[in-house]
Amino acid sequence: MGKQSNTQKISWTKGKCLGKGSFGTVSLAINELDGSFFAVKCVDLATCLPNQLESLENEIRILRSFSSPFVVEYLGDDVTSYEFLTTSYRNLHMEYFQGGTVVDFGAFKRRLADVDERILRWQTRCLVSALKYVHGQGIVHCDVKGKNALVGSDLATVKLADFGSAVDIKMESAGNRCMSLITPRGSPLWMAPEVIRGEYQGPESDVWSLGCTVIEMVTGKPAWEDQGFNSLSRIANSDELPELPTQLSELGKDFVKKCLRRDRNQRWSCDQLLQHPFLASASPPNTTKGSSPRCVLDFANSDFEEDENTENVDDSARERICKLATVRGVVWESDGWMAVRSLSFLRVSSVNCEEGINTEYLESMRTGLEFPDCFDGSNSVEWQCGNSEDVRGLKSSSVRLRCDFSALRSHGYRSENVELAVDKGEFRFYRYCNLLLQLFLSNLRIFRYILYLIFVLITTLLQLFLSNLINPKLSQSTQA
Ligand SMILES: Nc1ncnc2c1ncn2[C@@H]1O[C@H](COP(=O)(O)OP(=O)(O)OP(=O)(O)O)[C@@H](O)[C@H]1O
Repeated sequence: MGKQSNTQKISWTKGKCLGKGSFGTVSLAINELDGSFFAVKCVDLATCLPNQLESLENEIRILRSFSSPFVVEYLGDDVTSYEFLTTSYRNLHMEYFQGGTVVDFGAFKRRLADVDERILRWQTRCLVSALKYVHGQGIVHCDVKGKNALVGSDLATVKLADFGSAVDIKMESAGNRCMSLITPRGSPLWMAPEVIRGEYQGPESDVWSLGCTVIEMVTGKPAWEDQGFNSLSRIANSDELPELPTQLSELGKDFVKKCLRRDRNQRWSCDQLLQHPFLASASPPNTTKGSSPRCVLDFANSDFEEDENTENVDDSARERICKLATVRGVVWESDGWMAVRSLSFLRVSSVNCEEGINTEYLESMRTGLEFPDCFDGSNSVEWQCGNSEDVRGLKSSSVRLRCDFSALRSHGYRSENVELAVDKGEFRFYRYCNLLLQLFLSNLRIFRYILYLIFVLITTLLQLFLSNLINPKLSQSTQA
């Protein structure tokens, strides 16, 4: 599929959800003109938080400027509107990866046998090559982890994705980054010690996260056990290193150790890592190609919904799509951002949004955490959560709330307490209004009638009340 220019509008249809992250929902999509597939990351402009849109715009800007066989390919971006222009989405179009993430792939291999180190070495090599390219462009990824390494249908293709948290270090003077406290970006359990301490986040920090990712690829779990704040303290301040998987060869262990040096100046660069014997002789696995669907006719379980953006539709493509498409109403992400955030204390792994949430990683590990609120200058916990009053007292933004939650977990509070805090937060009014709007716009006509009746009732009562107030005598004589 050729690159769309970002101004060129294409007609496309959104399909099943591929994954949900903290910054967007990724769905399968089909280009109605040529029947090719792509992945689309969408942010609902009406309900998103400012940092979600910012992150998507950041990713669009960065991916658009990249061209590497190791980085997910940008295919275009647009804004789509539905329901008489009342709902709009900002969309990023990317190449679609059928093989899931390296963690899903690792899990599949683990079910079959012990970890296949040949494939591990090749996939790691692809990731290091990706980071070498990214760093060469003056960008730090800031969120390297298994979930952001996507696997192609041939299993030999592994590309780095999710540049929402990436920073352009060309634009920031190195001096500033080192001297001032930085706002950590990324997923806490993959963060380098210097990042959690708020001191520095550069290419070396991505290499630390890569070391954690290799462990994750072998074990299927994050390199550090999630113990809330304790884990962050251990990563930031102790001399400990994560446990190296016993299944990994000595060569593999040595490679990981080179990534996980606590002193960032001692950590190996991507150039050095590519020369490490663990990667130097890595070769692509022999795989059988051909099972990957290339057009809609090859696709068995298509689950596509109509997009309103239907200019220039090729009739034959449309016919083919209509044969396969389901006619059910569009289920827009009404369970989207706010719902995901209010469930932030469940364990979330975003494999299939429609089948619900299954348990893998804690939401508190995810991108977007900001730690400065939680650490004082000496990097100790700034405050202790002594009782649930602390929770009730919160006027939480998502950022504060997450920090508070981590502290709560280490004190053994139940998650319900924290969910209350979400409701008491400043989102509440906004969320209810949004819910009403979503109901009104949804396909459930009954809600429209009920809301309409309530509206008529209120205006009638208001009219009566006002007429009484303005001219009570007149209304008395009318009653007489
Ligand atoms: N191009 C793609 N092809 C197939 N699946 C994808 C693609 N991009 C993303 N996904 C799926 O969607 C999930 C979420 O995507 P992504 O990590 O980019 O979102 P995010 O909101 O930035 O997440 P995070 O919370 O990690 O920051 C991925 O883990 C992956 O399973």
